[in-house]
Amino acid sequence: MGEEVPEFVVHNSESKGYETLTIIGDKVYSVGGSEGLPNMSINIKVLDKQTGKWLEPIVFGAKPVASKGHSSILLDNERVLILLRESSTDNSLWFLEVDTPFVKQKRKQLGTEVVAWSKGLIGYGSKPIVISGPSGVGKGTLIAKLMKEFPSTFGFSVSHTTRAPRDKEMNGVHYHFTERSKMEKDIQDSKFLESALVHGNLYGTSIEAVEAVSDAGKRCILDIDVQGARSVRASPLEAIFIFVCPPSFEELDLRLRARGTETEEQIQKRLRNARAELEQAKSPGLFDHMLVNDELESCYQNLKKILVLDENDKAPSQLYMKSFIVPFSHSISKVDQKVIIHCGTNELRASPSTKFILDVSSLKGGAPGRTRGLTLSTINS
Ligand SMILES: Nc1nc2c(ncn2[C@@H]2O[C@H](COP(=O)(O)OP(=O)(O)O)[C@@H](O)[C@H]2O)c(=O)[nH]1
Ligand SMILES: Nc1ncnc2c1ncn2[C@@H]1O[C@H](COP(=O)(O)OP(=O)(O)O)[C@@H](O)[C@H]1O
Repeated sequence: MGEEVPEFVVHNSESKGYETLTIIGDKVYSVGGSEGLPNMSINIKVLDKQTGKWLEPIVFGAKPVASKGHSSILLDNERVLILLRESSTDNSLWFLEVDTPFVKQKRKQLGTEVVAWSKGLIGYGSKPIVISGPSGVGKGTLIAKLMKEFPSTFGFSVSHTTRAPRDKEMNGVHYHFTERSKMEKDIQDSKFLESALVHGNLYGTSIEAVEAVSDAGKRCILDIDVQGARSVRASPLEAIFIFVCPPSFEELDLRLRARGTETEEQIQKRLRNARAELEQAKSPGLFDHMLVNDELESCYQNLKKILVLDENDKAPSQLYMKSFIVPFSHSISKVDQKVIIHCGTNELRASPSTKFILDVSSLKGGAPGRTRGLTLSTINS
């Protein structure tokens, strides 16, 4: 048999706010917002029952925009499902992670109370793609082709770097060009999914960069080095890892020179590093696919085969259409791995009531990034 999980909704009349409280072990998680204030974010507080003290946790992940209230239900001691009332379809289902592996890792790193938001996605979506390979092998060229052919499917994770911009590179499009001290501080503050020193400069993928792509309903492409790929492998972001190899070192040398974006010294450094990168890429279990970029068009076709892309991927994403709006009046309960959303419990009493069943048995991903794998069905009674 399933279990009913305790849940409380508390209205705070003074501030026109609302708050739900969820008890997990020795802690009480308060999720609160205020009505009518646009773009108000939702606040989290944690009560330590043993000390009786309220703590303000460090909150990771893109936060939901407060709507007309919410309800919440504890799923599995790791996360709380938050349903935002009458919010837009892509803003209605959220997970507040309180003890997932990501939260545990951050809590240990920072030595303080940590929670993380992750937006819920109906269906599986598609895994992010990590593309690595030596400088000049053609990663950027392949990614540009993919984004041009499938503009509504793919989104690029814009990394931060301390290297200087090249002639045609635009800040915020190709990279976020940044000061070293600022980037080091942000890494310290755990704003990065991964970061690495590459060819003498600092590069990194911010959690925000990855979330911006998934929030646009697109499949994220990360162009990162082998160290970065290793860190992402160890993170909760489930991705497909592809390493692009040159047909030969001579050809790599030619391409780097032909690109004409580096000084001789930088070219030499990149070629030296290429040998080490090719060696590291052989680490068992790191890359799922090795692609040789000899003739560009045939390499591109092979990349598309790996990603199982066809004509349907050219159509706009259907992800959001499958989501739904949580009505203002509803109540929720949980039986086994199914969350039942009973709608029309107040003013719609006269009309037939609808129940939505949200199956949470096969969740994937999570902070940093979306939680995929929710399935939704409807019962009219
Ligand atoms: N770890 C990590 N590597 C990155 C990131 N962004 C770019 N890189 C890698 O840094 C290296 C240098 O990139 P870049 O300066 O653009 O030169 P290019 O590879 O010659 O085009 C490449 O191997 C990129 O894949 C990042 O966010 N994290
Ligand atoms: N298959 C290929 N054959 C010949 N030149 C290529 C091929 N792929 C890419 N290039 C060229 O090689 C240079 C380096 O490619 P780029 O995409 O910038 O590499 P990366 O992003 O891996 O550093 C560019 O001038 C690009 O036009």
